[in-house]
Amino acid sequence: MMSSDSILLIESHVSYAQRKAAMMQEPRLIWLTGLSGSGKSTLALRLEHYLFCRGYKVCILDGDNIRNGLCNDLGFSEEDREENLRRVGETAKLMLDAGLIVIAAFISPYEAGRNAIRNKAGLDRFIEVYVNCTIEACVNRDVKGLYARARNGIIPDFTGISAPYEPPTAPDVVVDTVEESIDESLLKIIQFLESKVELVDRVPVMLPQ
Ligand SMILES: Nc1ncnc2c1ncn2[C@@H]1O[C@H](COP(=O)(O)OS(=O)(=O)O)[C@@H](OP(=O)(O)O)[C@H]1O
Ligand SMILES: Nc1ncnc2c1ncn2[C@@H]1O[C@H](COP(=O)(O)OP(=O)(O)O)[C@@H](O)[C@H]1O
Repeated sequence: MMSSDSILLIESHVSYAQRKAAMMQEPRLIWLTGLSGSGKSTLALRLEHYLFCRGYKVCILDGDNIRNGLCNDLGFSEEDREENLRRVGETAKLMLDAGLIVIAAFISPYEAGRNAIRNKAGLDRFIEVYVNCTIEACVNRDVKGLYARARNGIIPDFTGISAPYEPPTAPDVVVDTVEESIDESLLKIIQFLESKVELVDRVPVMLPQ
């Protein structure tokens, strides 16, 4: 690795304030954390669609997709999860600084890792959503058939089965995907966003569902 004293940072000629003005929005990182099968991707996709249709510049970073590309060299040991989230945090910061609203869906099982991302993003730009779902419900859903394989020992270090998950201690929003419908959980997130960021309708984009 090259030492940082041999790297000179370049500074953009476009300021953050100019970018926000051009994008007509306050960049935010909406971070969804929870067990596999808890509902992170479902809610991320619905939230992105909702915000996009209201004219916001928004995009998703999702564990499954990131692990297929940027982080396809990483596994699920504690160190690899830490590196996965370090890269995601750096990527999210670039996107925030470019003016985007970023929705991130990662198990992100360690409080320390989530706090590192909050600090990287900036405290006022980070919104933590705890997608709360019991392990029993996740196992019953077994959306991808991974829990059955984890319980048989075929997949090691599986969160909730053979690897830890530390629930957030002070999340901004908690959704309970055992008790709530998808619409109810989505509404909770949107209501929190509206209490923090003025969601003004701009040019709406009509998309088929
Ligand atoms: N061992 C193990 N533990 C947990 N998850 C596993 C594992 N192996 C594969 N998968 C699949 O990887 C997805 C989670 O990736 P993440 O990048 O979100 O994980 S982490 O934040 O680094 O912990 C996760 O996606 P979701 O089910 O959408 O959460 C799984 O499909
Ligand atoms: N309130 C809810 N919010 C999100 N998903 C829900 C909810 N209630 C039930 N589900 C279901 O739970 C499953 C969650 O799967 P998924 O979004 O892939 O989870 P994850 O991305 O956390 O692995 C989906 O089948 C979804 O329809």
